[in-house]
Parts: sequence; structure tokens; C-alpha cells
Amino acid sequence: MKETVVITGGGTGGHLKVADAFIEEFHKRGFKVIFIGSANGQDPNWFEDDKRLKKAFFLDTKGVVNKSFFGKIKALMQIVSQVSKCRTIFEKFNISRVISVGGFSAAPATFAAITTVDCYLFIHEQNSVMGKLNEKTARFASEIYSSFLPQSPVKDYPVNDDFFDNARIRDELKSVIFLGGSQGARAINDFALKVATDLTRLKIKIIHQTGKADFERVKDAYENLGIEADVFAFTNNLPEKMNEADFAVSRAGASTLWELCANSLPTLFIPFPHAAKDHQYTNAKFLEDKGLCYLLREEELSKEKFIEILKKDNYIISKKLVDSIKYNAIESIVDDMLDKS
Ligand SMILES: CC(=O)N[C@H]1[C@@H](OP(=O)(O)OP(=O)(O)OC[C@H]2O[C@@H](n3ccc(=O)[nH]c3=O)[C@H](O)[C@@H]2O)O[C@H](CO)[C@@H](O)[C@@H]1O
Repeated sequence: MKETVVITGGGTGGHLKVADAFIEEFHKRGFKVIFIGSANGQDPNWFEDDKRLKKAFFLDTKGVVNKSFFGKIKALMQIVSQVSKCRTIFEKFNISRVISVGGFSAAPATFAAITTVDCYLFIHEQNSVMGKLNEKTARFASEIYSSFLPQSPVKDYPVNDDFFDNARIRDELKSVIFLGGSQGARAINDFALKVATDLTRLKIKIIHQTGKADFERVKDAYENLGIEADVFAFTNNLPEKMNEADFAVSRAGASTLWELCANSLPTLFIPFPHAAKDHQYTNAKFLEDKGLCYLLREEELSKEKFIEILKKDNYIISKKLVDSIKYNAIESIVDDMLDKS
């Protein structure tokens, strides 16, 4: 019988999507899988009743970054108190492999892995700049996987096959999709509304993911402009929406960024300006340096610049994107982990 592995981490959709890919891969290979995340955040929504899991634990932990001094101390004390709980779980289920996808949810199980004899820790870092926890614990890991690190043994990002299956080379411009990441982005919503009339005049269809909080406002605004756009708060079928689009305007969260690459969809990235250590900017910069995307900060945005970008020959970018990422990253990462432990 195959052993039990622990997948830990979460907090935001970006981390959880990668956790989900690991759960699927280990489950497919016949391993038993335990998920350890936080009770505070999105983790339970994703994995509470997941049939692929032998068990899911949601611990009382909160983020440490962006807190006051006392808030940080409290959050750290909470994490410390959960480490021994994780060690008990490891002992009970005989855990020797822990895979962290980062985020504060990963802290207790990561520290427990480091302090447990004969337990291998593997880290998947999604972004171009290491998160606080990964930065502190990386030297204890048996391997760190990242699409941005030159020394990573696997550089492809774990993207669902659907994004590749729905890919196509863009050789015309009939529709633009606006994407705000898992939460939506007000700045992107405002920009879309600002250029909507021009896009309509150019006979370009608008597809727009607003995020839950801003949906009603944006929907009403399109109605007031008399524009029939495909507006939604969140979709479970993003690959299909991307396939319909010929150009994207998007935040530069790691998962979305590589999904757009897998889809061969030319993109103007507008990074979230308050992301830790400006990592969304450096995520997109990595692609921009290779001539694979456009990148503007919020304050650099203008209607004129955008229209100019749309008029460029984006066929070349779309074609180049085909070689920027390959299928089966998760299989290659798990193969590498099993070789090393
Ligand atoms: C504000 C912030 O700090 N955001 C971080 C967060 O972003 P966020 O959680 O937005 O992360 P990503 O862009 O990486 O992922 C969003 C995920 O949501 C999915 N999706 C989105 C919209 C939709 O309608 N349907 C849908 O399924 C996308 O396919 C994607 O897989 O985690 C990322 C990964 O660590 C980081 O790079 C981001 O910087």
C-alpha cells in the first residue's frame, strides 16, 4: 500500500489551485493524501468535503504579513501552537513527505516537517519573489520548484490541461477579456469601463470578470453605456472564456499569468500594486523581458497606450507563447519529488 503524503498551504486561489493540482496527482498515483490548511480564509471552501482526501485539517492560523507589531506576535503564537498538532498528525499517519504551496496556511505543517526526523519538505513557490514563509524555510527543503527560478529542476507551472486544450494562435482581434484574479480588481474594472465605448466602436466584444464585490456596479455601468458585454463575477470555466478572447488585460497573479501563456493569449498585465514585495510586477516583468507580454503599472495606463498595443501585431506574441510552457508540469514535479525522497 502506498504511503500518505501531506499537502499544505493556501489562503488565496493562487496557492489553492496549485495545492489542488498536487492532491489530484498524488491521488491519481494511489497515494493517500492529507490536506493541512487554515480555518481562516478560502481553504475550507476548496477542500472541506473533498473525496480525494483521506483527511483535511483546517487549523486556527492567520497571516503574519501586513499586521501591526502585536498582530504579528499573536499570529506567530497561533502558528507555534499548531506546530505540535501537525507533528501529532504526522506521527499518527506516518508522514515522511510534506509538500508546501506557501501562504500562511502552510506555516504549521512546514515547521513540523522541518522538526520531524526523516521527513522531507518540498516547496512549490508560485511567484517570482519568494513569499515570507518560503524565504525563511527554503534552506530546509529537499527541493524548491518555481517557474521563475533558473535552478528549479522543473520550470513549467502546474496549469490545468483545459487551458492548453482551449489554446489557439490569435491572428485577429474580435474580443478582449478583462481579468482581475480570484478576487477581481477594481482598477481593471474602471479601466475596462473607460475603454468600453472605444472597443465597441472598433467592433471588439468585451468579456469581463469583475470579482464578486464589484459585479453589480460594473454590470450597471455597461448597461448605462448601452454596451452588451459578457460580464460575470467569477467563472468555473475560464479556459472557455479565454479561448473566446483574442487579447487579455489582466492582473499578474502567478496562476492566471501561466494560464494565459498556456492559452497563447497575448496579454497586457496590470500588476496589483500592493502585492507583497511587488511580486506581480516581477512576475509579468519575467515575461516582458522575453517579449511575451505587455506590462504597465496602474499609473501608466491610458486609453491611447492601450489602443496602440491592440493595433500591434500580436500574432507574433501568440505564436511565441506556445513554447513558453508545456503540459504535464505537475507530473514532472511529482516524479522529481519521488526520485529525491
Ligand atoms: C492580491 C494578491 O496578492 N494576489 C496573489 C494571489 O492571487 P490570486 O489568488 O488572484 O491568484 P492567481 O491569479 O494566481 O490565480 C487565480 C486563479 O483563479 C482562477 N479564476 C479566476 C477568475 C475566474 O473567474 N475564474 C477562475 O477560475 C484562475 O484560473 C486562477 O487559477 O495568489 C497568486 C499566487 O500566489 C499571487 O501571484 C497573487 O499576487
